[in-house]
Amino acid sequence: MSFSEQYRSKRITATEAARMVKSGDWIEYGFCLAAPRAFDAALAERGDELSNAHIRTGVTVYPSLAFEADTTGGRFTWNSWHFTGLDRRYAAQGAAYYIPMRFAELPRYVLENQPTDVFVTQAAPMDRHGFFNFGISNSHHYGVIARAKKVIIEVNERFPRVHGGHGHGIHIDQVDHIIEGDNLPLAELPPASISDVDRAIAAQVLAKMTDGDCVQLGIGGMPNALGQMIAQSDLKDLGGHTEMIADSFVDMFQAGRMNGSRKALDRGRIAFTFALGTQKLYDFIDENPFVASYPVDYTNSTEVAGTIDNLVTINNAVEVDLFGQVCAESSGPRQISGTGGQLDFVLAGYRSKGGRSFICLSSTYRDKAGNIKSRILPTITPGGIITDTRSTTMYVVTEYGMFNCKGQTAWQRAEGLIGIAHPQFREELIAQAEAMGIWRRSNKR
Ligand SMILES: CC(=O)SCCNC(=O)CCNC(=O)[C@H](O)C(C)(C)COP(=O)(O)OP(=O)(O)OC[C@H]1O[C@@H](n2cnc3c(N)ncnc32)[C@H](O)[C@@H]1OP(=O)(O)O
Ligand SMILES: CCCC(=O)O
Repeated sequence: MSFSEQYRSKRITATEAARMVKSGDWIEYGFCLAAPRAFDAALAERGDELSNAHIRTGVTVYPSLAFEADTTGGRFTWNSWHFTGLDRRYAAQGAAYYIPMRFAELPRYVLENQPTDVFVTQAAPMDRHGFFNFGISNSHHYGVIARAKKVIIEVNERFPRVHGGHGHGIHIDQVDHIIEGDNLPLAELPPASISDVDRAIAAQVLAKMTDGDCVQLGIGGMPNALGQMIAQSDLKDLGGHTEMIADSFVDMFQAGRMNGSRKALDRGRIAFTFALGTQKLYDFIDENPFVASYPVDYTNSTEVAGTIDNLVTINNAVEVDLFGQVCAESSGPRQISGTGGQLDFVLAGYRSKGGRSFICLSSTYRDKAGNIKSRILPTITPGGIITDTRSTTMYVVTEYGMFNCKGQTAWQRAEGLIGIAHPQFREELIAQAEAMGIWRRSNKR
């Protein structure tokens, strides 16, 4: 059978696809931008026919009509590998749960630990070789496809076709059913504006960077702002090896800062596993040989990323404590985001020859009541999740300075980290450090 004959024989409607779901099933949605739209809407129409089914996804960017139809969990539980604002809202409403994940390991989880009944992902239309491309959201898809009982592709003509690497698409032979979706626009996440705090932090990180460094930027406003500042610097020959590609990578390329010419691995290309930004980014990665989409167990593997010389990893955090523990994903036990690839890149940045890992955070945070709180704390807020253990943390940077935790004693860490806290909180932090027995008489106040 030709590819087009196979296509026709596998094509069904979203309603027909949704009817294949049974109560109790585990349904995995494509990661981030690849989550299905028409299928999700059709699943919502199943109403009370379904009970105790489970939707699994990550970095949710589209509201789920299926879950929102009944947030009590009677029809579906919502399970996310990485929380966004939407996941936080779902969790606050009821049956939505975080799935602890170190991102580099995710393909193995779905191969070994989490069965999948139905996998549905958006992808670009089939090409003349019979491939559907989801390189914009490569992640762990190859693993889910290998184990899912049913694989359904929802075609979206707006999807870019992204070069790999590998794992960036699926051949029609492996597809059970095809839905032609509604070709809805991809979600956009515009970069946050650059604040004075971002500028002060970027200035310190930039002072530690040299020509030819290979850059990873984490999720969140601050890493993207730093990327924009790197684009405005005079650095040259930078490389990109990251998990998430965001608009600032386009800025770094277009400003002539990034060409990947000094990378030994994927020379002349930015390696990444998923994209999230604006249409500017989606147009940039479309058919562009400068980018290479890979599964996350390649991009985030410390054995892979750690072999890249001069790897500079820049990630954000919610809190850092005086021991050097980093919480980047929760506020007490309330899940904000996830471990994602942060620990992967903190480890890889240190392993890399000439590498550096930076945890960048504003020294303070304004809570919902408008109170200013220190992000540098005696201990992580009770119930808070440790994303990076103290022995893995390297540089911590605030607008007040930078401290390298590696090799430092408990009292040196207390002194160094209090030294980069907001001045308003330093006396209180010293008193707490004394009470915890990690403040030495000779420490500078
Ligand atoms: C992607 C790669 O290449 S790999 C590695 C990257 N991955 C990671 O670093 C994983 C963990 N990090 C993250 O998820 C992000 O960087 C974050 C969460 C630390 C920051 O992300 P941002 O989108 O910039 O966060 P933002 O400032 O908008 O805050 C998000 C939420 O956290 C809350 N929050 C932020 N800081 C605090 C704090 N100190 N205490 C309590 N809540 C806080 C905010 O109020 C907001 O909640 P709401 O939207 O429900 O009101
Ligand atoms: C899992 C995707 C985002 C991250 O690594 O934080």
